[in-house]
Amino acid sequence: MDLLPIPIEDGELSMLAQLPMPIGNADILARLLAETPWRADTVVVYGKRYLQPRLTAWYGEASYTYSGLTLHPLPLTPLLEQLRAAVEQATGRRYNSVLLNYYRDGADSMGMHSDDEPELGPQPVIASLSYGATRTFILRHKGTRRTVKVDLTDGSLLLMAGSLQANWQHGINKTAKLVGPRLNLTFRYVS
Ligand SMILES: O=C(O)CCC(=O)C(=O)O
Ligand SMILES: [Fe+2]
Repeated sequence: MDLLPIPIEDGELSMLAQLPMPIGNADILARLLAETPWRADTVVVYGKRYLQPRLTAWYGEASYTYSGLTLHPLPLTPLLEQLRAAVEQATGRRYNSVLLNYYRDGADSMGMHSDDEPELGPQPVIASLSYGATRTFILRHKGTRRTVKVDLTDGSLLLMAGSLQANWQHGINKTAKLVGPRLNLTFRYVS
């Protein structure tokens, strides 16, 4: 049940195939989908407003600003507290916030970005937990443009650390394949 390192230059990446939890993956997915007050947010990119191609929710203690959007946090629910404890146990790190992303189908996506906001610190530690449909996580090196792909399967935990955010971007492309709903939770420490 140890995190397995994924060899990558200029950053740290590791993965656990299944986060240990006393509740099954399908139940966790169903509860999170039902309990979360999902938002369809607009973001401002180069002065233009766009509807995000996914639904989101932000939980934790601190508000968070990205792409011209300030997210005011909701208090963690008992299930999110349970997931946070399991993720802290598996990774040996602490988190005070979690961003939920709901990809309704293959048309939902996340553009290439780095999670490098100053409030995440110089070497952000981000633990990314996935439930539901498998989607491909793409990393692209900012210098060489080399890409690395990681399939994020149901119940998996991916840990990004060290200089990964400084040197790589990551995202989730749309897919023409028929895929069901996917939920991703990124646990962060915001100060
Ligand atoms: O859905 C994913 O796996 C990626 C989420 C992500 O990159 C983020 O929330 O910053
Ligand atoms: Fe990210």
